[in-house]
Amino acid sequence: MTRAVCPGSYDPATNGHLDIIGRAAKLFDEVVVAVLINKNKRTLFSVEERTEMLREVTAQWPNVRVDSWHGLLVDYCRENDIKAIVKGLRAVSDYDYELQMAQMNHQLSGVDTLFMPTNPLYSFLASSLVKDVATYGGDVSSLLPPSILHRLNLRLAERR
Ligand SMILES: O=C(O)c1ccc2[nH]nc(Br)c2c1
Repeated sequence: MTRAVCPGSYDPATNGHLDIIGRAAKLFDEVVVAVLINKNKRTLFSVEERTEMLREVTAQWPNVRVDSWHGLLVDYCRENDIKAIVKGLRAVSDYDYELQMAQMNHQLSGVDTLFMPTNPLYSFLASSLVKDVATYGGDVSSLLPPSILHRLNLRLAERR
């Protein structure tokens, strides 16, 4: 049984994230979407909200489950018998940092990272950019699953 992890902040998950997760779900017996807990990072949604939203939008894939973790990703992989880390690459600019992380993670644990080119439709997407655009009233409806778009609009309305 091969298990992979798709780690990230997912604050919130975008259509770009969902594209990577859905494609990984076709390649591995099980995919764990791991939401990063980072106490030092202010997020728009709590870990609980992010995992709940991800569970809603990944329910379509029976071999995908959602979890959260803090600390080293390689420790999470070891504790959960995960053999591969799957990361989306949106552009060359992603590569330097992701290569460094992949080499460090392999050095630490032998866990390999598989890079998946994002669908060109979503290669400009970042959660932070989507939040910024939505904050100023921009239309992000084609960039997020409907349920996450709804939650984002509610959260931004609370903050106005
Ligand atoms: O939303 C982000 O910040 C973000 C970062 C890095 C990423 N790689 N692949 C994807 Br899809 C992706 C999304």
